[in-house]
Amino acid sequence: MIGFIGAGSIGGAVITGLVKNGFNSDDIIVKGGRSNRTEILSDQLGFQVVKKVKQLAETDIIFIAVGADALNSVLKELKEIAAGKLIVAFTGSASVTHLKQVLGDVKVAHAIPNTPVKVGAGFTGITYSDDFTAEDKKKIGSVLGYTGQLVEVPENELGILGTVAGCSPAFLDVFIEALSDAGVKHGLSRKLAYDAAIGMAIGASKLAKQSDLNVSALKDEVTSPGGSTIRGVAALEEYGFRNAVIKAVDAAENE
Ligand SMILES: NC(=O)C1=CN([C@@H]2O[C@H](COP(=O)(O)OP(=O)(O)OC[C@H]3O[C@@H](n4cnc5c(N)ncnc54)[C@H](OP(=O)(O)O)[C@@H]3O)[C@@H](O)[C@H]2O)C=CC1
Ligand SMILES: O=C(O)[C@@H]1CCC=N1
Repeated sequence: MIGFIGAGSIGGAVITGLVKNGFNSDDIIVKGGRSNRTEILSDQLGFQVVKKVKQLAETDIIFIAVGADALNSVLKELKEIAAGKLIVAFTGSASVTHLKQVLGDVKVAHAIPNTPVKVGAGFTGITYSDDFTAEDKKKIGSVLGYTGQLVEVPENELGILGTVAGCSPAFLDVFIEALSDAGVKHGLSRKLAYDAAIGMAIGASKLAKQSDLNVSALKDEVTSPGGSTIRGVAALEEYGFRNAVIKAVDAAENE
């Protein structure tokens, strides 16, 4: 049995990814917040909703998916039932050290999923406290594995990994939206422009994943000598696209 505290954007995405990819919703209990978001999701997915953190007492693993503002009050309630459980916090500001400080002698992990977990194509970075055994990690993997890739990293890399994989779906969405705007500007219908831009992003990503070539060489394959693509690439460089992406990551990293 697993529990969630919070089922907003990322909590809801992970729960959806689990259930849609075969995890039994009868084995999920969720403590939601003040709105009826959790109940609405429960109507779609069939998991149990509870009102109090202590009602998660029967679970083995608890995922915390609240924002920084609610973290400490949630941890205070969780402390009463946390003994013997594996606790995984998605909250950006939740470090392993802080979780241990508040919860005491409990195995804790800090993970940063991304929204593609919703369709089982997520990329989640995770850092475990030192007392996590191989068996414990396997348990977490057997759950989050339903939502896509799970990669263990030292905590000093979790923040930047969370930005490169966790914030960037929004960056890519902005790119896709802009590409679609350009298609519309040049006469495509909005639907066809979105279909083309999204289809391209899926296909190019799949190719990048499966190919022996790195993305730089894949770009070279598209840029025919004297052709249209290299003119577009030159314009991207002229307008600082590469630097804009790096600056976006810098901005996300620096509060
Ligand atoms: N969005 C993303 O892609 C990612 C987010 N994160 C991190 O996850 C955290 C949450 O982000 P996100 O999901 O976007 O934010 P949301 O605001 O969408 O979700 C937070 C949820 O927490 C619920 N909540 C608040 N207080 C409580 C409580 N006491 N008990 C139970 N539930 C509670 C809220 O419920 P209600 O609204 O009903 O009050 C809300 O639905 C942040 O720290 C963020 O950095 C990490 C990786 C990716
Ligand atoms: O915007 C945020 O703070 C979170 C962290 C990763 C994705 N969303």
